[in-house]
Amino acid sequence: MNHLVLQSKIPAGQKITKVWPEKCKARHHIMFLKTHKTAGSTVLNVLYRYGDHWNLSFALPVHYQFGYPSLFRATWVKGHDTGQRFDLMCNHMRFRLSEVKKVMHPDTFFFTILRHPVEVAASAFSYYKSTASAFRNVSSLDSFMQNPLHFFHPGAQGNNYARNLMWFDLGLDPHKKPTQTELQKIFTSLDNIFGIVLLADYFDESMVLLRHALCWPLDDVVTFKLNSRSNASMAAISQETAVRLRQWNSLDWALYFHFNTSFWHHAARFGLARLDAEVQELRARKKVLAAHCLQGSAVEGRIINDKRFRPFQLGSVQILGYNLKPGLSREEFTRCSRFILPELQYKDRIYVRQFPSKAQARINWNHTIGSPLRRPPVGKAKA
Ligand SMILES: Nc1ncnc2c1ncn2[C@@H]1O[C@H](COP(=O)(O)OS(=O)(=O)O)[C@@H](OP(=O)(O)O)[C@H]1O
Repeated sequence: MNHLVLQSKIPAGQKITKVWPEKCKARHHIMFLKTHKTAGSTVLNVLYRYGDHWNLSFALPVHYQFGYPSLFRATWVKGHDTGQRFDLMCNHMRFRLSEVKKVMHPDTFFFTILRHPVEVAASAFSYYKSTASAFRNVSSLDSFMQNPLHFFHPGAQGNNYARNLMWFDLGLDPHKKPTQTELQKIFTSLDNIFGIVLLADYFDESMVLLRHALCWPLDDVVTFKLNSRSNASMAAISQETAVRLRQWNSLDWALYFHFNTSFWHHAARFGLARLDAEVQELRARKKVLAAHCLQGSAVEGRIINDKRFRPFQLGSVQILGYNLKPGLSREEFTRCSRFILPELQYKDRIYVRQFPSKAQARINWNHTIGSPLRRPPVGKAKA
């Protein structure tokens, strides 16, 4: 990623006092703000697996998002009317803290994830090509960035995906350019809400810091990359387009710059050598797990034999998923499948567990996995 011209280490000479707690208690009350195109589906998988394992309750939307792109409302949470507080919340929404607090426990830990704005813009362009009106009539991101205002009309359908997407998802106003003072106030407020802001560009480092913030075992944050585009769906980004994208997404850039700095301060408090060592350990575990569970690397949906593991596809972009190794035992199949189950199918599975009777009528059983995850009968065609 040659356009990532950004400080990613602690400035030379700056001293960081190490204040890392050695003893902790695992957190079970968590809100993850899933921003778009920032590796959120992979983080979601971590939370779904954890909640699934410990039988925690999820604040779930009836469908797959909480009324996005409207600002979140507590009434969109399935079961909110019972007055229940939920353990976990992690589906797409446009963030509104006051409403989130109505359904979550008072001691909820908040976190989110950001990504280099140029990467987000490239990913969003291919994924939302037919959803965002700004992208619909333009052939490439380069062409769009030659004259974005020709295509982009604020507030037009899907255009939240076309400019300052992360800023928008955080519930901030994309139509008003804040002053420096206002910007500082916004950052202070976000710093106070989110216990940690992860970076997709440093995903493994993020998982290590997250697991310490949550006091979870390392194995619980081992993941396979989900929701990635095929190479054929990726176009190289020229330096010129990258510079323009940074200006076009200046609010996202300010956001990323602030949280990139705080991420590395957090990392320094943890200890950079310690972080590196744990990242190596995490990668080693991922390798072992991949060798055990997966048949090769990520592949296009149509090549995935078991339809239940095919990820949702939008437009012409190819979103990849995985095949499990043939011959896994029943227990291994169940365990391995949880790592590769795409977001929508996993949400259905959790929904079925939480609302058994209501779910029966709603779920398309041909494409989802109910409870428990079953291995297809040996010897029968899987497709
Ligand atoms: N582990 C890890 N490390 C780095 N990057 C990762 C990881 N997992 C997912 N991704 C990339 O994140 C992009 C998908 O983001 P989301 O899952 O948030 O998308 S969505 O909004 O839910 O549709 C998508 O980016 P693009 O491939 O550029 O489109 C994924 O490749």
